[in-house]
Amino acid sequence: MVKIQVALDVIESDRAVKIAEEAVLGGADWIEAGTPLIKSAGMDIIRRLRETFPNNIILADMKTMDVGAAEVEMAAKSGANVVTILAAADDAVIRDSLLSAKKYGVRIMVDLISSPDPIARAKEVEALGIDLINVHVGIDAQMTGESPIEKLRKLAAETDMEIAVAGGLNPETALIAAQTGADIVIVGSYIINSDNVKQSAAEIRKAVDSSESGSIESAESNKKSKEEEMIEIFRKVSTSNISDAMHRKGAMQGISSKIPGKKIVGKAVTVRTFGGDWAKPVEAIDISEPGDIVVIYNGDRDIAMWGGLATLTAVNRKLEGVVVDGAIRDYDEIRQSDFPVFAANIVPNAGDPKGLGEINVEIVCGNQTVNPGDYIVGDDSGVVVVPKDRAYEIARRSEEVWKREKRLFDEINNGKTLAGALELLKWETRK
Ligand SMILES: O=C(CO)[C@H](O)[C@H](O)COP(=O)(O)O
Repeated sequence: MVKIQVALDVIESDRAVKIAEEAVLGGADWIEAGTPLIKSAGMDIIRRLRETFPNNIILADMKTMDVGAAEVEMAAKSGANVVTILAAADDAVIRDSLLSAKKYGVRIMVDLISSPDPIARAKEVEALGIDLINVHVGIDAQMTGESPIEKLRKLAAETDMEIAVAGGLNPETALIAAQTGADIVIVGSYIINSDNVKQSAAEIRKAVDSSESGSIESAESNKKSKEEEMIEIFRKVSTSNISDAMHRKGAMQGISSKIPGKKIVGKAVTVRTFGGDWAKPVEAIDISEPGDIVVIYNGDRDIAMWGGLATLTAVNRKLEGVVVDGAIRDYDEIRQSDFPVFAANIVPNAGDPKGLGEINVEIVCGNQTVNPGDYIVGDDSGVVVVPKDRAYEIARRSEEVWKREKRLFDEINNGKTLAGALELLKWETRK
């Protein structure tokens, strides 16, 4: 039977143990003390997991690169059954780790993370005596869309080693992994950041257990394109999540939703104009595609360059919304239209259609640079700009923020405080 390993990639020990308890109830077999957890809590967390889960396999994700024997001894003596060594480590490290593993009765799992030639390296470590290998795409690499499945497929055809697989797996990809030859399916984020850890672990269990029915093709044919996946994520997460994922960058200043409750997600058609000149903004509507967002810098927040007639045209052209670094007017008509308008100000007086300015050039809007085609997301907290070349990665990272917050909501609903759940006092900056 394919094993499920829950990867405890959190830094707070109490949360880790609680999550592990729920995951085991949902069907997880192996428990991984994730690398961040080990760095935060040391071997004490291995001892604690050993005591709490006397009958489960405990894996210490040491990701050892050097001095393997000592690190294996440390983890083994604390109660681990399996210790990870990086495939990038020297052969000498792997050989010595194996000797230490034999001495202390544990197994070594070699982690192929970031290996330039994972198949060749897997064969080399197999020749050194390794019998447990992890085909792994790390968390940051996952955010750019990398998946471990293709590497798994190639490796499964070439080795007799027991194969673990990790890299952003969810029920759909866990099923594909199990069908493709994985013996151990490692799942972190999907389980540990869920607001119902037990249920998420059970979903993985169900998917993996169903791997003998259903074809790989049918599972793979459900896969969405990157663009579809990204839009779906942006519609789900908030601008606050996206801003967190961008390390607080990307949020426009001084611009807010004028139609509360409306969310927009789309590509920017940019306009730069001056002093209430509304010709270019209105012309931009005509060249936009349905679903686009017209993003305008006007440079004068007291003369309106967008009103009821422009709004009606935008509605008819099926635009997603408009973002105005400047003023709007005809607010009653705009409200009636229900069209999402984000702006800096509302005033009665308009400028003239002189035709000064440009469409689809780099602009600065709400103090943020916006290029044509950048992704714009707006909601009641404001507007964020996501550069198009990093849009998929930012979407994936913001989904992780969203999931983590869902889990925290669950913990607070169950009696924790925010400071308590995050062990804030312990983690305050010390200089
Ligand atoms: O070792 C890890 C990161 O280096 C993770 O534990 C592993 O990738 C599983 O987590 P996820 O499912 O979130 O990818």
